[in-house]
Amino acid sequence: MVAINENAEEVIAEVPVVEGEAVPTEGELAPAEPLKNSYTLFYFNVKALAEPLRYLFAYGALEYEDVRVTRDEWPALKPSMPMGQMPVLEVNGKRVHQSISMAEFLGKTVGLGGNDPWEDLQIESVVNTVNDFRLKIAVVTYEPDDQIKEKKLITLNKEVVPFYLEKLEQTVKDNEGYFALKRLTWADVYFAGILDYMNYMAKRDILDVYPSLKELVDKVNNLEPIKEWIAKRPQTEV
Ligand SMILES: N[C@@H](CCC(=O)N[C@@H](CS)C(=O)NCC(=O)O)C(=O)O
Repeated sequence: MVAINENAEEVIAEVPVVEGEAVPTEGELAPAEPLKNSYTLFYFNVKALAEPLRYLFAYGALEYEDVRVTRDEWPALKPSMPMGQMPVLEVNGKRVHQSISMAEFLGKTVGLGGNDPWEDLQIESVVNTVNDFRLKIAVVTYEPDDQIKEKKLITLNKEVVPFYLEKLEQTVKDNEGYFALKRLTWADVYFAGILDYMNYMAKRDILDVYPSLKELVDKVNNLEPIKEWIAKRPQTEV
């Protein structure tokens, strides 16, 4: 079920015996297994921007440390993060930031990337569209002035949500139930992972009248390793 590409460090290469090539005899050292990457994910104790990354870790059965920083711990930790924000992914001791770039890295690591730059572009353009949409919802949610917020909320629900979701719904229909390439890619996992946060910000189920999108999210959430992650993950409101 879990497709892992040949670059994934989890895969222990099966070396085929090629005629004419020397085969290690007894006593000779067998080829070393590729080293496993060590991963630590730093974020707050919420799903939000880190959940797509946690979904991808689960999908690829990659071991990682899921560090959940408390509000009290954050001020002391903030200066040690590349841009003073989280999520941050530490790979073999090196810290990187930007959740979408990290999702792309993990997506490719677990075999959910494109097969060439053109295919990668199909995936990335959907993810960036989902991110534009998320930011438009966030602008309303975090508006401090109540009167302005009320007005923005009307535009959000009447115009912004239908604009993005009608287009994304059509994209899924055009791709036989997926966001890109007519197969599962990290764009699908990204969307399923970020959806709870978007629903939380919009204060409703934004997919209520978008059956293809809903079906896609259900399909991702029902992939065995992701289903297991959802069942065991810390319960948080956001
Ligand atoms: N573009 C960044 C945004 C990161 C971001 O906004 N992080 C927020 C939490 S969601 C944060 O660290 N806030 C705490 C702070 O800025 O001190 C990404 O996608 O990773």
